[in-house]
Amino acid sequence: MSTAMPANRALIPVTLLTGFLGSGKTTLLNQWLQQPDMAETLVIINEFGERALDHRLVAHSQENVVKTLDNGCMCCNIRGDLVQTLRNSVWRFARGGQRQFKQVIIETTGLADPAPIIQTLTTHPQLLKHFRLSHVLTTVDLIHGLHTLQEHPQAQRQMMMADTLLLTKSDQAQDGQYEALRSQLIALNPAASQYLCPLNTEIQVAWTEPTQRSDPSLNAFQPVQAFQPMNSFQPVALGHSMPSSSQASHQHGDDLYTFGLTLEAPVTQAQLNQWIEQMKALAGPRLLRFKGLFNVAGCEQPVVVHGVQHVISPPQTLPTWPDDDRRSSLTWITHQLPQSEVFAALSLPMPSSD
Ligand SMILES: Nc1nc2c(ncn2[C@@H]2O[C@H](COP(=O)(O)OP(=O)(O)OP(=O)(O)O)[C@@H](O)[C@H]2O)c(=O)[nH]1
Repeated sequence: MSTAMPANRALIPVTLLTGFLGSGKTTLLNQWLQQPDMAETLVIINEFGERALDHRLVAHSQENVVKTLDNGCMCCNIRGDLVQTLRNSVWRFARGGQRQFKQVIIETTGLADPAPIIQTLTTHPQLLKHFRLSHVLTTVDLIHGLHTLQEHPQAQRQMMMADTLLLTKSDQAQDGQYEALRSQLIALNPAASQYLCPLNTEIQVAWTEPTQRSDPSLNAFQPVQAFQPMNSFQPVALGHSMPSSSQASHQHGDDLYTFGLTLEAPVTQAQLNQWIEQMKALAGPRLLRFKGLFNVAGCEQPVVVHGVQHVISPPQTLPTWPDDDRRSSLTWITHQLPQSEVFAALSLPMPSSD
């Protein structure tokens, strides 16, 4: 029996998509997945915590989206899970003996160190039989990128490990932000290609093999708008708290906190608006990330609210609910901003410690 490894071309290409919290990974992923030739893509989303939302925000056939959870250290636990998920995928996603996907994209958590994941993908003997790492893409947010680079070593690692740096949020960047960040990135990772990825315009992504990537006009695609902006964003007076049904909190090193909240009953539009105003008062460098998927009374579609540091984006409606769960789900990741302070600012009761 031959023990030779399969030829490189026969192996399934795996793209690792990483980037700091809120830097635009899921947004780009949703744009890519609109391309016809991306239909046969298995998407593995590594998320943190039981209220993880990303897998529900990915506009892709949900049967081709797999969630793996980090419930401990952000990047250590994924390795066992990832190996298991990838190994199982070879038969689990087959129909009539035929594999239903031709490539894999793994989206990491925004706090992940990609190094151990890359190491696993490139050295694990069981994975090497079927898979090969083709790209490491790192999203870098032009608005927060410089600050993030200085303050968060995880972001620096993500940028250093990339073969391709995808610069997002150019539409909101101010004069000089691009040049300042670009020179830092060149110093940090001179070998990486850099691409500007404007939102909802034709963008070019290095989807081909790194050696074929010389012409940046290749592989352009037309992303669709994953979200429709809501026009009814009208702040109301403060002082009204949202109902809470369950909460959970988890604290990490480096003064990082993650916690969440699930709301059983739909919220009113006024509650949502007022609550967004309260979130804006909390926004700043300590609010690394906020994601909320809301069931708003009278609205059939789910409403998403994103917060990234000092930016709280206007609510957006998703075309459909991703699954049968109609509860509102909120998650926070903060730095030196404990749950008690957030909940006090939002007039939410703290969960009991037992
Ligand atoms: N204006 C603008 N907003 C963007 C762009 N890319 C992403 N966003 C917004 O930034 C916020 C975070 O985007 P996501 O795609 O969820 O970021 P992420 O990296 O997947 O976030 P995590 O999974 O929490 O790490 C959302 O409100 C997006 O709509 C962009 O190019 N321009």
